[in-house]
Amino acid sequence: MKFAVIVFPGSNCDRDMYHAVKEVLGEEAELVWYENSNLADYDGILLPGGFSYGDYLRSGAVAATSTVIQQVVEHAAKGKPVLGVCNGFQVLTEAGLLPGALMRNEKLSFMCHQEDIVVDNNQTMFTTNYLQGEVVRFPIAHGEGNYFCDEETLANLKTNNQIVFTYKDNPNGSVANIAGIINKEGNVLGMMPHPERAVESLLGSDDGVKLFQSIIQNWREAYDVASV
Ligand SMILES: NC(=O)CC[C@H](N)C(=O)O
Repeated sequence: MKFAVIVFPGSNCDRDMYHAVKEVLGEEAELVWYENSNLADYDGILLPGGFSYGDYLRSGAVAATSTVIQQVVEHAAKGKPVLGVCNGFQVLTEAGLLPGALMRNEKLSFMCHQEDIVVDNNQTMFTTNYLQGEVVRFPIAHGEGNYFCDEETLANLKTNNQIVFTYKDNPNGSVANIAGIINKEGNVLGMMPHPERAVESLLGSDDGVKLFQSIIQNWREAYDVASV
């Protein structure tokens, strides 16, 4: 499986994401600068964390208007996996690929620590290697991670099982403790916690490995029958 890690001016978790998929999981991965990129040859798109365009306007708002995101939209429309972490999640909501928005943390301060995260839906291509309800440790590192959506959207998220991760102890004021959601079609996941920073016990947790393993295994089963 070949991953593209999209790099915007201001991305700062791109190397972590690359390290996770390339060096820890051993898959093909490339850092892809947002300009003049061609995503046609990649199987999975990873939108990393950071401060794209200095978080001006709103986090992710400027990056969401870039031409590479049009390619991400096309990639997603084919049912291929897209994972946005932290700033990547913010970009996905700003681009309209996921509903809702990420607001300033309730306490208005940047937060950077490990959190207990509940796997609320292990029936997605990103989470099949977890148990339903499993509690994992992922770091958070954000100032705008307070997920918000209106009541109708929340009801739809619940009805369609689109809430994939929730915080055990909601650190930022997110509606319904939401830490990560998936699109209705099940191939675009956005989450504020960082699984790519939890891939080795040296980092304090390796609970993120199962997320990347899930993507790779499910992709192989769907597209690459020969290597299963
Ligand atoms: N680590 C990150 O991706 C930071 C996300 C974002 N720019 C924020 O502070 O909210």
